[in-house]
Order: sequence, then structure tokens, then C-alpha cells
Amino acid sequence: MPEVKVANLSKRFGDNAVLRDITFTIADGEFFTLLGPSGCGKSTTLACIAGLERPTGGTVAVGDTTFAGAGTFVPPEGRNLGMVFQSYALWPHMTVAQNLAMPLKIRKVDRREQDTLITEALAKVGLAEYRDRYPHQLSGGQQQRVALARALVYSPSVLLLDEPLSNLDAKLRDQARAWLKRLQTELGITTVYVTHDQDEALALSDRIAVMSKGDMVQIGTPQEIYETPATAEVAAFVGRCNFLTGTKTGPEEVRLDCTGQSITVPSSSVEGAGDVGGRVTVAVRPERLEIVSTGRAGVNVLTAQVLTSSYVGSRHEYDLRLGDHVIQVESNRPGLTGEVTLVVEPEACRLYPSTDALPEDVAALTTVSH
Ligand SMILES: Nc1ncnc2c1ncn2[C@@H]1O[C@H](COP(=O)(O)OP(=O)(O)OP(=O)(O)O)[C@@H](O)[C@H]1O
Repeated sequence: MPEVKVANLSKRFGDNAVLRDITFTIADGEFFTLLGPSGCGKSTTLACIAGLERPTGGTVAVGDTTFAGAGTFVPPEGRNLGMVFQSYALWPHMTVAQNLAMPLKIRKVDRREQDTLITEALAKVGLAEYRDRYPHQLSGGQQQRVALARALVYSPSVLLLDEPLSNLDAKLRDQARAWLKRLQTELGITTVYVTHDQDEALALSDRIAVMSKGDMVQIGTPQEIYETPATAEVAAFVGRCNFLTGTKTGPEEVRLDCTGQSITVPSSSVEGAGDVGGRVTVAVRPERLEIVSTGRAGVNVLTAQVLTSSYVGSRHEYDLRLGDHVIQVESNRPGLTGEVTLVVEPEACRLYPSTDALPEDVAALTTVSH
């Protein structure tokens, strides 16, 4: 299977620049996810790879073939890419087998060969027995598998999936996610996946590309994206995160605005957050904060008040008041109320320049009125 190379891709709709200088290379067999909030340009990027949109600038190449750029534009039907979109768009008046036959007819595959390919594709998605059913006789999950089989039936070089699971209910979606991952691994097909669901991106991907307002913000493995987000915005978007503003008072010390207390932080920080005297945002994940027995001494011991608690099966989630801030903490300790002692391991903290914009809803969540 070939590599997918997108270089300096830009796209404008009239005056609106929706993609700016997007560059990434997807390796053979990789599961690569474009992740970001609604409107950031994920689907447009995928559409430029598919040939459904013509880029304003930059290049798109698969293997040694340039599909777009330098005066070239190959239409979608010339690209041999498999596509599945949010609405599976099966033809309702055709059986499963007839749905799968359509792309083969368009490619003028002979009838006997068609039959073999349809049987193979349905076996891949576990629906060999369903070839004569109509779409309305299938569950949502099964319809989505048929859509996938229809995209695989002509052996595409790359699979492009745009929110293919978003029409499924939560439980079915979890099952479909696991199934899709197994299938992709078995087939070893290079896959570009679009989602705004961070859990889905973390669970499925070999690498994730996080986009924001038409820019590529970070590309990395799920672990890199979650544990070392490049910006506070990525930290806020991928997983839950607390943000505390303060002033850097030493190479490894920040005085927090919310309590006036100083905490020890790692000496390494995101570029622009390193200068002593500068304003910073400290980001820390809820599961990296620890509620301990009162009276504990040591580094980064803070006092907070329990505002609310909720039991979510595998753990308890607490909203705590820390000075004039609300922070979220995950804990195994049930039934905590009143004052609690909190430990913030220095290594759990990540520092960003405080000018790093946070989404408004996150900023609003972290402040409490007195
Ligand atoms: N055909 C079009 N004409 C004009 N503007 C468009 C067109 N298609 C997309 N846009 C705009 O481009 C921007 C990016 O859209 P895109 O669909 O790529 O975002 P997205 O990240 O996939 O969002 P979502 O998750 O909501 O699908 C949006 O502001 C959108 O309104």
C-alpha cells in the first residue's frame, strides 16, 4: 500500500481560508486520524485527498502519483480510493450485493469476477449471509459495515472515512470501533479517518493530527497527543484538563493566581512559557491530581473544598474549589466532603504561555463566582 503525502495544502472558499499550509505524510498501513472541533477543516482536508474538492494550493500525492498540485488534478474516479461518509448512503432499493456491485460496474469489472469480489468483501466485514437483504432489513451497524464493504470491494489503495460511526448509538459505536480497528489491522490498509470524537481518535489511531481553525496544530501518537499536548488548546480538546494561571517565580516554580501559593513545576515547558517573571498557564489532567489524607506534608500540597462529586463506575469525579477556581479531580476515594488535601506531582504539570488561547467554554468552566 502506498504512502499518502499532503504538502502545504491550502483551501479557500471565496474569502474564507479554511485550510492553511497543511502538511503530513501517512505511512503504508497507518491508521491516521484528523481530529478537531467542528469547522476546523478536517472534512475539507479529506475531500482534497479524495478529489471532491480542488485545493487552492499545495499538493496531494498517493505513492508516486500526484493527484493534485503543480497543474494536475485527478478526479475522484481516477484515484482508486475507498470512501465512507457519515451517512452510509446505501441505495435503499438495491440488495446488499447490488449495492456492492455498483462500484464494480462503474469500473467495468466482468460479472463473474464481480461475484467473487462481492463475496470476499462481505466476508471481510462478517456479512456473508446478508447479500440478498435490503438496507432496511439491516441494523444501523450492519448498514455501516455494508458501506465499508462497498468501499473495500474494488481494493482501494487507501481508505478515507469521514465520521463513519457517528450515526450509531453509544454502545454500538464502541463495538463498531473495536471491529473497525481489527479489520484495518488485518487488511493493513492505509486509512485516513476524520472525527471530532477524541476518545475515538485515541482508541483507533496510530497517529493523530489535531487541527484548529484551518491550521495543523500537532501530529503525534495518541500517547504523545494526550501526555504532551503542543498547546493548551490541544490539552483542552483531547481529554479533560485543568488550567491554572500564574507567574513563573523561579526556574521550577509558579505562583498560582487562584491561591497565591507557589508550586514546583518541571523545568522543561512549552516554548514561550520558560521565562522567570512571565505569565504562564499550568495544565494538569484530573487523574494526575491526588486527594490524600489531611496532614500530609511535602511538595505541592494544596487545600481545596469539595463542591460536587459523582460516581462514574470505575472512579469518583470531584469538582473542587481551589481558591477562586474550580478544578476536576478523579479519585478512588468515595464520599469525600468539605476540605480535602490535594497533591500535584510536579511531573504532572505542563506549562504553556498564558497567552495561549483556551476555548471559551473551558475558560468559563474553570472560574467560580464567590
Ligand atoms: N463548499 C463550501 N463552501 C463554503 N464554505 C465551506 C464549504 N465546505 C466547507 N466550508 C467551510 O469550511 C470550514 C471547514 O469545514 P469542514 O467541513 O472541513 O470542517 P470540519 O472540521 O470537517 O467540521 P465538522 O466536524 O463540523 O464536519 C467551515 O467553516 C465550513 O463552513
